[in-house]
Formats: sequence, structure tokens, C-alpha cells
Amino acid sequence: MKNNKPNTNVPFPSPWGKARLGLKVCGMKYEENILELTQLQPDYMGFIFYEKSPRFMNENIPDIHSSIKKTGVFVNAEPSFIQQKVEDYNLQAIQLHGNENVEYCQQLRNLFSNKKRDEIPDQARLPDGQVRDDEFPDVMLNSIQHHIKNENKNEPLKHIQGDALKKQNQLIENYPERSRGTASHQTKSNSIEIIKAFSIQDQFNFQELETYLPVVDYFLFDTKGKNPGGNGFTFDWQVLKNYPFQKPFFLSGGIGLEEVEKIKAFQEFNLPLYALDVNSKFETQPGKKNIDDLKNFKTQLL
Ligand SMILES: O=C(O)c1ccccc1NCC(=O)[C@H](O)[C@H](O)COP(=O)(O)O
Repeated sequence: MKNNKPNTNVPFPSPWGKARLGLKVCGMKYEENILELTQLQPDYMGFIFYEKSPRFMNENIPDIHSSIKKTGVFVNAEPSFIQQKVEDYNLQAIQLHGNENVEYCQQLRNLFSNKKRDEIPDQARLPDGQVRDDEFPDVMLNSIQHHIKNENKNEPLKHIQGDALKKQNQLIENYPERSRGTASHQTKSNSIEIIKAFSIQDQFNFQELETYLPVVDYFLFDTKGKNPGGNGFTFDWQVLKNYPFQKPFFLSGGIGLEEVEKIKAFQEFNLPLYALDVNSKFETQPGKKNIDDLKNFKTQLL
């Protein structure tokens, strides 16, 4: 299938520990545009589940390769609402863009930490019924599930199991660090990633983030504006020079092609910049992205 071809470029994060800058394209809404964007192989695609946004997602998300993490963006939503969207759209990451506190994030963490593990079909388990270990990599799970669901519909189960296990062993061999979860910025691979967004104006007290460290996978720094997100202008990135943690973060807020040189300079700060999050500066209309501009952006930076 055209949109289902595997991501053949360097895995993200790279298995040999060299961080490659990731890309998240947020606020996707239209099926054809989503499929077009898959050709670019961003690491994350964001869908806004906030009714007041012009990018509010209430459409179908087409089947996209699991190497692109489908991310649901929520603003002070009820956990049950998030859970429903995770199930309906098979989301791999959740981005919290409101005033969600630490307890709330912990609640979501508890809700989702074993999702992928529970979802492993019986056919994909090892002969004794177990999965490998607690750091079972998502790449393997996704690969096995994909393999079972999509490629072997008519095969006898024992062939499917054999194939899936072969594939799993191959992955362990190819990506040993990843399968042991050694990269310091790697998330618990059997859980749904939690990204907590914070909006910045001129200053920020990073100590406020300390209690979030154990309950979120990434921070995302966005510009404070009149809307909870998608405001379309940058904040003063110098503020991040005081970022005191190792926790990797997404840089967001008004990033467009004009920011390329500034981003290159920002990379010199040696901060744990994990990925860039782009949105309205690449739009032809709310929720619809200009893929050529995104291609150009990716070529220049990633
Ligand atoms: O984009 C929205 O409409 C939106 C609405 C409510 C909460 C979050 C929203 N976007 C979240 C994002 O991750 C955006 O990419 C981020 O705010 C940056 O947007 P932009 O300034 O347009 O690049």
C-alpha cells in the first residue's frame, strides 16, 4: 500500500545513540493531505482534539505507517475522553496543551502504561506466552502487529508466529541499544508517550517542571498567545538557555522556513532538543499543510 511503506531512514532516536533532530507536524486534518505528508516521513503527526481550534479533528485518520507516531493534542480534557480518542484513532502519543497538573499526568500514565503490552496478540507472544521483557521495543511490537494484521491474513497461525518471532529477533540484533532501552532520552517503549506543553512569554521558571519529570516523556515549549496553541509566532528561545534538565523537549511556536538559521544557531546551545514542532506557518488553510515547504524545511535541517 502506498502509505504503508516502512520508514527506511535512520530510526528516531538513532539506535547508535546519536540523536537526530525529529520532526512533528501538528494540526493535520484532511485525509489526502495526511497521506501526502507520510511521504516525508515525519516522526510525529499531531491531531487536535480541541473543539475551539480551527484544526479540530473529527475526521477519519487514514492508515499510516507506525513509524509516524499519531499524536492526540488535548486541552484540559477528561481522561475518559482521551482514552476514547486513543482507542478510536490508535494514538501513540498524547500532547497536553492546557493546565494539566502532575497528578493528572500521573493518572494518564497509569491509564496507558500497559496499553501496548496488553494489545500484543496471542500469536505474537513467545512460546511460553510471555513477551520479551519490560523494555520490549515499540518498533518490534508495531512491526509484529502490523505483520500479523496486514500481511498474513490468509496464513496459518503457526507460520505467522514463526515469522513474527524471526522479525523480532532480527530487530534485536540490528538495534541492540534500542531493545535494551539504554538511550537516556528513550521512553518506556511499551507505553503511550506523554508530552506536556508549556507556553512561554518572556521568562519561565523551570523549577515548576521538576515534579513533572517522572510522569512525562517530553516537554514541549510553545509560545504564549491568545489561544492554547497554534498562535503562529515565536517566543524568545534565549529563555531556554536556562533549561536545567536532561529531559528532552520539543521546540514549538511559530516555526517556519524563516526560522531555519535561528534553529541551527539554537542547536549550538547543546540543549536536549529532541524535535521541532511545526504547524500554522506551513498552512495553506487551517489544518492543511504545504508539503513542498515542509520538504524544503526538512531538507535544510534534518
Ligand atoms: O494548533 C492548534 O490549533 C492548537 C489548539 C489548541 C491547542 C494546541 C494546538 N496546537 C498544538 C501544537 O502542537 C502546535 O503545533 C503549536 O502550538 C505551535 O503552533 P504554531 O505556532 O502555529 O506553529
